[in-house]
Amino acid sequence: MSADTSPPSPPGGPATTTDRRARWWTASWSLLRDRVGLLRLAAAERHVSALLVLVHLWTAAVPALTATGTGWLVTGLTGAATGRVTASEVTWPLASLSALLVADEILTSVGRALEQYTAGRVDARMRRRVRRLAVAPPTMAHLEDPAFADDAARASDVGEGRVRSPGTAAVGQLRLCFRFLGALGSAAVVALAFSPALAVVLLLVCLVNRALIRRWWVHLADVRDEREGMRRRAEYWSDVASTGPAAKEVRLFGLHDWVVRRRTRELLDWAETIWSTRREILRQQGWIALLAAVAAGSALLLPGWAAARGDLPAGDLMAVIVAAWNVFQIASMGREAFDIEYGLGAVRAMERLDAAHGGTGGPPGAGAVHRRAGAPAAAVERRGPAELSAEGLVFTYPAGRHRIVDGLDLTVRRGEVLALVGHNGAGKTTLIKLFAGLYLPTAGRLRVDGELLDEAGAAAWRARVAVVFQEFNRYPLSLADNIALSAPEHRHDEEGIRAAARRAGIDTLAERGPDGYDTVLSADRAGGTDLSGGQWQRVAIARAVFAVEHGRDLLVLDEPTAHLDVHAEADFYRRVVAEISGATVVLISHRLSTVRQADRIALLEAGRVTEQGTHRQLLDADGEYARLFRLQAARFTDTRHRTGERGAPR
Ligand SMILES: Nc1ncnc2c1ncn2[C@@H]1O[C@H](COP(=O)(O)OP(=O)(O)OP(=O)(O)O)[C@@H](O)[C@H]1O
Repeated sequence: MSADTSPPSPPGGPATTTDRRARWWTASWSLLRDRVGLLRLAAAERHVSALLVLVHLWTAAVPALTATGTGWLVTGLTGAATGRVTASEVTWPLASLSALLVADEILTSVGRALEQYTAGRVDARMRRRVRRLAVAPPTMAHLEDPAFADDAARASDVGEGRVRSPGTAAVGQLRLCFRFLGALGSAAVVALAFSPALAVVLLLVCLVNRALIRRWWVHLADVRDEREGMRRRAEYWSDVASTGPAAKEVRLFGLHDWVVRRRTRELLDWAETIWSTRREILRQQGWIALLAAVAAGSALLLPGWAAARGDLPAGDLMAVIVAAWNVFQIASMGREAFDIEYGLGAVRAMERLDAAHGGTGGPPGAGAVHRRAGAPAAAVERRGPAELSAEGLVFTYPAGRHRIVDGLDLTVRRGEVLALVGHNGAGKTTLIKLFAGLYLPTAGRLRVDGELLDEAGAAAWRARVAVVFQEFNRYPLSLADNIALSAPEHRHDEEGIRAAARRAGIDTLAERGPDGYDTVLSADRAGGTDLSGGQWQRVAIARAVFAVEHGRDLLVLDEPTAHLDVHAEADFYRRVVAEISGATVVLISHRLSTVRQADRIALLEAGRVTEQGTHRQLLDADGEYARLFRLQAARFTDTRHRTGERGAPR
């Protein structure tokens, strides 16, 4: 893949001087704002950053002190050599320089530890903010937006950022400020010991050199940011190659080499764009460094000539050379400069997330408090079985182009059991996500208990809904915790947990488990155990039952018997669905033997309800539902005949 590696030129033809000046001011202002933003990130960690400032103050003083001490030592040495001072007078500057070096060594180590600690805390805070933003919007649409995923990955520093992160950028910015202060101190030594003009020239040459180099590194950071999606894709394949859930298929199908090749190709595509930019940078940087070295080296000839003429004592000459050397250090981009450029991307990503997803717009690090829509309600107030009505409901996924729900009209009556059936992809799961308030309709109206469900009401409504999803979560927690997670404020209700487990048929699991309900459901925890697919599904059912018992007014079951054996499936309706009181139930299933017992059945085709009624009514209507039912019944009868069983379903 080829990549444009040069810094972007302004769009729209040659710019006028006024344009250029305006752009320069805008860029400088935004640079200053970003840098101050980084400092504020570090400053939010008050106590530790105060200590860090003290250490850095010392570090900033060291270059000027070293230059002065060296000059002092050389003065002593030359004096001793010519017999003008006693050799013992050399001891003081030597001892001072040694003490300086020892103190510097100790404080540098302390500074490094403080920086690591501060960076870790800043990173953790950024991750917390991203998590809050992820759960703040009332629906889930943002989670399917690639821009959100990229910015969230960038801001919370997952993956590569473990080396460079917002935290390392923040402490790097702090360190850089004091490096500049140190350079100013060294320039002051040059000015005092020899010439203010030379000090100013040295500083200017170094700053211009730095600005030129920085321009290229900023470009590299931009290239990285633009390619974040590529890196995320490559990381996905890394995870598939090395992590648990996909490992079974990868081994069984012998996919390992294919996955590694795929990952390598994606990674190389991404890396090539970065490397080509880096190569260009190194070429440009070589020229810039050479020019700067020539300019600064020539400037240093001046004190040399002055010393040769006898106008500058040897001690002062050494102080000037050491100080000038220290000033040179800021010409090059130190480690912190790369940390900063990288981390600025994270800070900007955070700002974009804040702006787009309900941030306060406050400064990064100010610890903006967001509404925690994803947080469980303290206690759900039972309002009685819910009634839902959809009128002309339309829904298109954020990343999709087609209407998945397409002008659907349907009422789910208070307290009834409504079954949704239909072919794969008909839109059943999508519809229940709308019913559960996880997405808002693209058009049409959805009412809950007669009230229009909008963004403002979605979170409150979700607190009244319990769902068993097709892809339910498997928490590596105890059996009791797995059940009570749907109403954690009732975790103490041990009898309720047991009752839910009995209804879902997993009470025997607790009896057999080594620690009863405290058995951890994870094979990689000491004393823990894993469950079969069907057992996990029963845990998910128990979780939903527990939620309904604690006040949820709508229970949604999406393929709740998909993993269950024949006996459990036959038992499911009687033990779970028929026992629900005080909640409306929406049940999705392809197993029409389960569905037929529902109060009403709605058939979905291409995002619309095409048939509805009781099982009997639908059979009498002899439409698509009747055809599907006969098809399943025929298979069932056929199997029974072959296995010698008697009877056929009605
Ligand atoms: N997050 C998504 N983004 C874009 N399209 C999606 C998304 N989720 C589902 N779809 C599309 O929506 C359509 C309906 O999917 P849905 O899961 O609602 O069907 P379903 O009726 O529940 O199917 P099944 O019986 O197989 O579970 C499918 O064509 C699918 O490709």
